[in-house]
Amino acid sequence: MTIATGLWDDRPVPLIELDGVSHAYGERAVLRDLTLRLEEHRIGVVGGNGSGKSTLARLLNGLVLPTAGRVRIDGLDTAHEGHQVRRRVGFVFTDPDAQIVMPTVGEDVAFGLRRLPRAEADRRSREWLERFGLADLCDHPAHLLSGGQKQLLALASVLVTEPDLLVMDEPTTLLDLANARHVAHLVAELPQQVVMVTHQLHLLDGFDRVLVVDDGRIVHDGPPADSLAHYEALVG
Ligand SMILES: Nc1ncnc2c1ncn2[C@@H]1O[C@H](COP(=O)(O)OP(=O)(O)OP(=O)(O)O)[C@@H](O)[C@H]1O
Repeated sequence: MTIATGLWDDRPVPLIELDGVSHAYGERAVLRDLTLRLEEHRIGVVGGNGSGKSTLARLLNGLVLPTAGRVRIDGLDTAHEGHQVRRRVGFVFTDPDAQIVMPTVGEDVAFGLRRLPRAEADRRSREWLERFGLADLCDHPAHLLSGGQKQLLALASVLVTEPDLLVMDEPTTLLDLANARHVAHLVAELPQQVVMVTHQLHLLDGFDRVLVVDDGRIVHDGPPADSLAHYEALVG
């Protein structure tokens, strides 16, 4: 099912459903019986180190599969329809080295567009490199970029594929203040649904809904001010 909100260029927002979801790494239970329905445009996830946020994020594109329960994106089950899910869900890792796959900056951005006609792929790649201030580095070896530039490249390489849902796991940790602001601004303007895990709470200003995770459970779920107050009380 797809919810059309009438906002944000009328772009439909995928419905994310978690139904009795638990996850364990071996014997270690990390997420415990989560049932959630997420249909807002901007969803934040906060919580202490090791509380299960990254695992929750990775469930959304099938990178991690639940050990119990089901995760569905617009009705697509991540366990059985992972390929289709990943075509709709872009994922930005904390560590950009985990997702930079091509030798040069330009080739990396174009990688996700390799099935498009060349001219169209070139046009879209150029557009996103420019938005991220990377156009002058198009022929530069990707592995020689600074940490922050790599983080921008990783973001551009995902956004160029125009996913319906963008899941971001601490996407600004390596960025300086100017670039962190630039990314926050870009994210605010995106028509897509965004789920962002972050410790940088100001990035969640203007979000619709923020989940607070503690020890594998959602202990609070509400608008940013409410949830952040709850989180602060929790860490006390
Ligand atoms: N691949 C893995 N194998 C085994 N244990 C893991 C694995 N990934 C995460 N864990 C464990 O699962 C727990 C939750 O990890 P997760 O990365 O989801 O937490 P987090 O809330 O994102 O933490 P942080 O804020 O520190 O990034 C941690 O105790 C972690 O050590």
